[in-house]
Amino acid sequence: MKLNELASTLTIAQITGNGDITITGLQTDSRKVAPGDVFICLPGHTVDGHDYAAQAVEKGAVALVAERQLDLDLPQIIVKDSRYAMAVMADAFFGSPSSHMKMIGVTGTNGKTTTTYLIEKMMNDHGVPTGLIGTIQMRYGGRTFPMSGTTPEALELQRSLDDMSANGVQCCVMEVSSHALEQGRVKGTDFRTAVFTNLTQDHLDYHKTMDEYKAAKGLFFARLGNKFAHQKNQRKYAVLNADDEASSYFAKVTAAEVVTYGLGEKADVRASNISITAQGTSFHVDTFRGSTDINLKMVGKFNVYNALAAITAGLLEGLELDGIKRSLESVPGVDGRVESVDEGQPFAVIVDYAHTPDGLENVLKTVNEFAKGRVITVFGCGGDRDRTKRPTMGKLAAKYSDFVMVTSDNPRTEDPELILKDIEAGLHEDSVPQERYQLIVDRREAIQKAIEMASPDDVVLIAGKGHETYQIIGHTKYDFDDRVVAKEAIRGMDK
Ligand SMILES: CC(=O)N[C@H]1[C@@H](OP(=O)(O)OP(=O)(O)OC[C@H]2O[C@@H](n3ccc(=O)[nH]c3=O)[C@H](O)[C@@H]2O)O[C@H](CO)[C@@H](O)[C@@H]1O[C@H](C)C(=O)N[C@@H](C)C(=O)N[C@H](CCC(=O)O)C(=O)O
Ligand SMILES: Nc1ncnc2c1ncn2[C@@H]1O[C@H](COP(=O)(O)OP(=O)(O)OP(=O)(O)O)[C@@H](O)[C@H]1O
Ligand SMILES: N[C@H](CCC[C@H](N)C(=O)O)C(=O)O
Ligand SMILES: [Mg+2]
Repeated sequence: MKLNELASTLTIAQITGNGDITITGLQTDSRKVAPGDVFICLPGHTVDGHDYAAQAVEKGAVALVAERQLDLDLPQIIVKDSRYAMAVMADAFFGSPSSHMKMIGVTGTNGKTTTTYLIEKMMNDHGVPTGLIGTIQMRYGGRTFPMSGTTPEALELQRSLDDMSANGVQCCVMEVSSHALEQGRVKGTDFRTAVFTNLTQDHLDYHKTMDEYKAAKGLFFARLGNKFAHQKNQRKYAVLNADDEASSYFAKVTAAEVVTYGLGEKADVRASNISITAQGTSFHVDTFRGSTDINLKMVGKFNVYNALAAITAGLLEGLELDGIKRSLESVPGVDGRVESVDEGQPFAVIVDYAHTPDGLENVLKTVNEFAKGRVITVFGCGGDRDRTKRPTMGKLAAKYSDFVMVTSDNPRTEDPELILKDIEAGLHEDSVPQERYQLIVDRREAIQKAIEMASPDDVVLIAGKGHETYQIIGHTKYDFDDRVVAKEAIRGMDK
């Protein structure tokens, strides 16, 4: 591609220097620049990419995209907003890959990963080669790729979609985080369906208020839909949770056709007769394409919602309800979500990714439905993340557990002891007696203690890190897997 051509994707952009040069790639990280790349300078949250332009040039960058003219001798495209420019340019550079696939995006505080897994399974089972992008991994065509976050930035995203398209992927289901929406990471991605799971407290360090958080999620729905929506191949759908009050706002801001799911009479796809056991969850579902009974292997009422969201998205893609049922019933569970650790011990050990107040409350309510003995909960809260959720999570853990082991999650750059104290403040507010909880900074030790104190029929819930195979302390990632640590602790019990 010529630099001029790249510049012409934006109306308001000024090119200085020779635009008639060939460019071979786009890059936002100076450390990864290859000869022939255009380096896009992004003003970041921690550093300013403009300060790394010279380093990018040394590594072979042939042009820059910047928000101000830099004192460097190479062609530059000066733009108003380089994040916006990146999204537009990446889409153009890779030939608008999202328009060659059915794009299904899932947003919401909890349930995104689970819902995307369910949709991916249904689509693949129906013979539609489907790619997946989200917290645990990206995967398509039998290959998996590690992820450093939930939603990749625009450049990485378009590059991945292009590779998916080149490998025959026809549908891509991806998680769309509120950070991604706020930062425009999915701008330029042509979604056909936007699914909303729920909105509850999280990320207030970043979005400041629940209203701002809702507005960020709203961007997803506001950008969906166009005047050709009545034409069959152009249809856009907003799949909304009828039981979450934020949905009425999303319905207002979208031009797409709204289809709802939930437990109430008014939902277009509704579940009833829900029954939850330690082995699974069953329910009856009525839809705009028939009714059936579904027996999930996954436990928890919240998974009924995730299944309903997936069923709705599947029906909108034209899948048959019978086939959807078969696919959903064959899913054993999602990595690190209500995952049992079984080493033959006489009590249950469950690892779950609940890291928000709502997630923790839901999983604890589920555990209480089948726990015959005591519930012992091990959990912590991530550092450099929403501090205000810590005391609330402490209160919820105490409300639904017989004993709480407060420990570290990923402390990142915060002092782990202080994070534990923030959680303990919630326990104090609710006057939880000292004998019902313990603070142990070391997560391994906390898990070991919890397992040692378990009696037959108790349930030990280890929440917050789910599938994660690391613990981030400071800036270092250490090997750590709750499931492995729990197994070792169980095996060490008799010694
Ligand atoms: C707050 C936030 O979202 N930050 C993201 C943002 O980082 P940033 O703005 O701080 O970037 P920066 O480090 O200041 O760098 C600015 C620019 O300088 C460049 N640079 C930097 C150093 C250098 O030597 N050379 C160089 O070129 C960088 O490549 C970048 O282009 O852009 C980076 C690159 O795209 C992201 O990796 C980073 O995510 C950080 C790691 C993060 O923790 N994000 C979390 C909060 C997040 O986004 N989470 C959501 C999930 C939430 C949920 O599950 O609900 C997600 O979608 O992952
Ligand atoms: N629909 C739901 N409503 C409330 N809680 C849920 C729901 N689905 C899952 N959970 C809880 O939230 C945890 C995380 O689920 P999941 O990974 O599917 O969510 P996510 O939205 O992808 O999270 P993240 O923001 O980290 O990407 C689960 O382990 C479970 O405890
Ligand atoms: N996507 C979420 C995951 C949190 C997982 C928890 N283990 C933590 O580190 O806080 C976030 O980045 O806020
Ligand atoms: Mg996720």
